[in-house]
Amino acid sequence: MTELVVSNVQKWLGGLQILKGASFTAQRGSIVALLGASGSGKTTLLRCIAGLEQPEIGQIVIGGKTVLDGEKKLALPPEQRNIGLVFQSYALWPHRTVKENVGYGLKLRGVTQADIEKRVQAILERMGLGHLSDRFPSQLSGGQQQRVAICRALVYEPRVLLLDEPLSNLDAKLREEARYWIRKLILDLEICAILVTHDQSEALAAADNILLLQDGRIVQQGGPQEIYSNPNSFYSADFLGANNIVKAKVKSINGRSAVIGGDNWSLDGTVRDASGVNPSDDARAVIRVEQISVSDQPEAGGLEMNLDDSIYLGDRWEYRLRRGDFVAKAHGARQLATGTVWARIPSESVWVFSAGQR
Ligand SMILES: Nc1ncnc2c1ncn2[C@@H]1O[C@H](COP(=O)(O)OP(=O)(O)OP(=O)(O)O)[C@@H](O)[C@H]1O
Repeated sequence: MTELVVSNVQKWLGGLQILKGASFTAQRGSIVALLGASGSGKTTLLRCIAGLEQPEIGQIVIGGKTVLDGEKKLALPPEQRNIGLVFQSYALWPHRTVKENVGYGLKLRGVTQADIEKRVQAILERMGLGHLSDRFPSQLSGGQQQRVAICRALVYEPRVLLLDEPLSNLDAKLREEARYWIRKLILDLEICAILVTHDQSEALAAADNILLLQDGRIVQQGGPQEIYSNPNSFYSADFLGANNIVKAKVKSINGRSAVIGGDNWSLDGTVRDASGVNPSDDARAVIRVEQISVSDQPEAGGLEMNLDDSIYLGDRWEYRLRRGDFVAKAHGARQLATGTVWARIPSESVWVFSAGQR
């Protein structure tokens, strides 16, 4: 069931158009990640959904209720939108206990004390915080504070939970755990969550659907696997994954197959630029690091390269490869001696874009 509909949202700030027509829908029991480079408009879009910014153009419908209509000059305040909000900083009140932090908004809305206590205790128990209800935020770890912030948003029983970089203040281990339990929580509660993040692994692991933003536009949307393996632009290809970016000349084109090359090397690739590329164009190829396999034995179809160095990364080795002006990284399970090696790079993994595409 569709919980959130965002249609053609456009927003100007300080005389600049920050959002240039964002449209998407989000379903109950799913997580949508807003992913994109710094300044691409993720937070502004989230704030528009929350009612903290008023877009000049567009419509937003939450749970079947229109909360924004630019044309009709309708803009409901945040408290009438049936949303929960969690900020990066958690924004807990330092002089209120955990249960006061979680229940305060209900008190402002005139909910009876008995009902507040029941609802607050229920959500704290659910998040494993029941025993901490009388503590102050300063007496909690970062991870516990983050859970309290999420409890405070969930206690309203919102239809849509809006999360602005909620994991960025946690250390790497806690962050990985939090991705997992936040996802489970949203699915269990059967609500819908919008997650702003600049961290691709967070979006890939937690979201059902990823919206990739660039300069105030949603330039690609899809499931994590789709967006990772089927990018529609250089920006999308480059934004996700660990990549080799290769500058080259287009030597020949045959349909979507291309031969690219440079100083003393050439590679078969696949054109992924929607506008196409032409022979002798300047091109950029994106090759995911995991798509290159390296052998110290001659391999049919392998590109002979020089291994400049093998670097130990703990769980694997990183190879630094070079041939003329083609420089690349690859991974493997064991250390290889420097010198001549053979790199196998499938042509469907050499994604060719025009050098001019942004
Ligand atoms: N109040 C404002 N006045 C003018 N420009 C603003 C204002 N708020 C944000 N911007 C600009 O809007 C653009 C989008 O900002 P936004 O915070 O939405 O991006 P973001 O994708 O969330 O970035 P980040 O990942 O760095 O938080 C930026 O260029 C920013 O400078």
